[in-house]
Amino acid sequence: MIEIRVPATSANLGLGFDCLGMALTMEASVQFSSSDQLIITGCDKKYQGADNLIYQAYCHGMSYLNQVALPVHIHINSPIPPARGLGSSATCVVAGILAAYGLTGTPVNREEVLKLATELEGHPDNVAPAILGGLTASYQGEKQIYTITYPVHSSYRFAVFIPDFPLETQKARAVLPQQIAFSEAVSNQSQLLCMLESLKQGEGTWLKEVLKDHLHEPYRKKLITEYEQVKKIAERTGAISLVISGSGPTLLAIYQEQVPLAELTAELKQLEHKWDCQELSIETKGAYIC
Ligand SMILES: Nc1ncnc2c1ncn2[C@@H]1O[C@H](COP(=O)(O)OP(=O)(O)O)[C@@H](O)[C@H]1O
Ligand SMILES: N[C@@H](CCOP(=O)(O)O)C(=O)O
Repeated sequence: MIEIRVPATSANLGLGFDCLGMALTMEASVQFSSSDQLIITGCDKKYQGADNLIYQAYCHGMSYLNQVALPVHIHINSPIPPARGLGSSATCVVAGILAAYGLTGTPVNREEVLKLATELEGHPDNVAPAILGGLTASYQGEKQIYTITYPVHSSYRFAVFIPDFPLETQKARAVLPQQIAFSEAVSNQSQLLCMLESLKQGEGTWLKEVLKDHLHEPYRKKLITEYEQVKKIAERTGAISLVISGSGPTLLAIYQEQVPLAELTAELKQLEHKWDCQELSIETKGAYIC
């Protein structure tokens, strides 16, 4: 039996659509043991068939390693809610691919794993931090994925607000425009550069000013019921900024020094959608085989 652990991730961080992502201290554990047939436990019944993403990723990894994908028993123990914008699909993909390495005794090559995972996930922003940990920026080149890990100043604190309704990434991508104005693209890239430096230097005042995305958030916030109310709560409680985590509906608030958890919980309780509020830190190790 082997166990794979993979952190949740918050992709985009507002301005870094499809390229930025941050690993968080919320971790999925997936166990693989040999079996005479495919068995999947620890998840909703609708994910227990051969189309399970972890199993598909395991098969993809096995095929890359030129090995036969023998039947396995996959047991999932994950606090990461599916379709909430916390990279649950990336954890499945990374766990399955790492299992192929682990079960065949192949030394893990993280660059290869990142390439295989991006092939399945379609974009590298979640899988890169899930594999490497930290805050990463990635570019999907023709032959390889280029990834840089960025430093984040220790004064920043992160809170996630998770509502009780799902939003599939596919649905949240379908509302994005085919084209945007040239001026908006220019603005986004200038803001992104300033944002990365503000995150590094602990320049909260700058971060507050520059963290205003034009590429996806204006279109997606309409899909997130109570977005405006949660934004007001974040502002009232001193958040520097509030961004959509991944494709939503979870929202990620950035504070400096302290997250007022009790106040947030009391305020969020007044809303209809039972938003769960958790303070999370940046996870720095990335996925591993236990
Ligand atoms: N615990 C789990 N067990 C099985 N499959 C899961 C689990 N969590 C997520 N998934 C897979 O990931 C998909 C959700 O992916 P996606 O819509 O991209 O949302 P997210 O923002 O959570 O990554 C689910 O439809 C399912 O295929
Ligand atoms: N860049 C992607 C990120 C999706 O992240 P997820 O956690 O919602 O799967 C997007 O914005 O579509």
